[in-house]
Amino acid sequence: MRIDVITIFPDYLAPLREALLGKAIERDRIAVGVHDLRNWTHDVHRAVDDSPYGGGPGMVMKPDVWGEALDAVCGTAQTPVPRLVVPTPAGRPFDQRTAIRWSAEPWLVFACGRYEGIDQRVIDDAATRMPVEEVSIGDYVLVGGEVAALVMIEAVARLLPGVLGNPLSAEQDSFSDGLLEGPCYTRPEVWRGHAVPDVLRSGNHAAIARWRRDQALARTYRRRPDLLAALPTGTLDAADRA
Ligand SMILES: Nc1ccccc1-c1cnco1
Repeated sequence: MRIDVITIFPDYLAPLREALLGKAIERDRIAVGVHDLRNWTHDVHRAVDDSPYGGGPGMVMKPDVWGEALDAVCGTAQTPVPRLVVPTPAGRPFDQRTAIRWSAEPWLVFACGRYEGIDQRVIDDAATRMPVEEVSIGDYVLVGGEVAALVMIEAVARLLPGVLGNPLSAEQDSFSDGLLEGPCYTRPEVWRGHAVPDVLRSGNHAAIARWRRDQALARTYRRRPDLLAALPTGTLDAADRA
């Protein structure tokens, strides 16, 4: 997979070069390009924003600068066509299903907006040439799309072959079966008077699997009943309902 990010703060994306993701890049599992939007300005002030038509607070990112940047990064008539992702509070919610879907893409380009957002014509024009998704990582306000891009890139990259040390992790983590993960424990057996649940030290793998499933169901019921309601019919068996 190739991932490109366009931003006015390239250093915000430095964490991509760290840890597992950094190693995956070194091993060419993922190719990452970070591009400074100001490279496509032509005025002495390198302006990327301007006042909003219709008035109101804040500034809007200029279409001409973004248009040139996207032409340069995404290409105008080359294949494969990238999927353009625009982080925005007004976007569709990003979730694990989206991460899984995008992990099959050959090329993602993230357009990180700041201020009040990017002139809508940039998105509308790009959509005539490539698939575009405006996506939110949650109902809160950030200063810009860079942190959202980091979140989404990590969620996607960890699903790619050769990125995670243990591929089983991706299959067994929260949301992989539609439920929240239950509690986890490691040594020591007793810590500050808190003991590890006996079942986890029993060696009875069937009982351990049952206990973990029950913990995941209980936690999901308490914290995210919406996930339970969204489970495909038949996901919960008789033992789950007992
Ligand atoms: N608040 C923001 C401001 C700028 C770009 C993205 C966001 C965002 C994305 N998901 C939630 O918020």
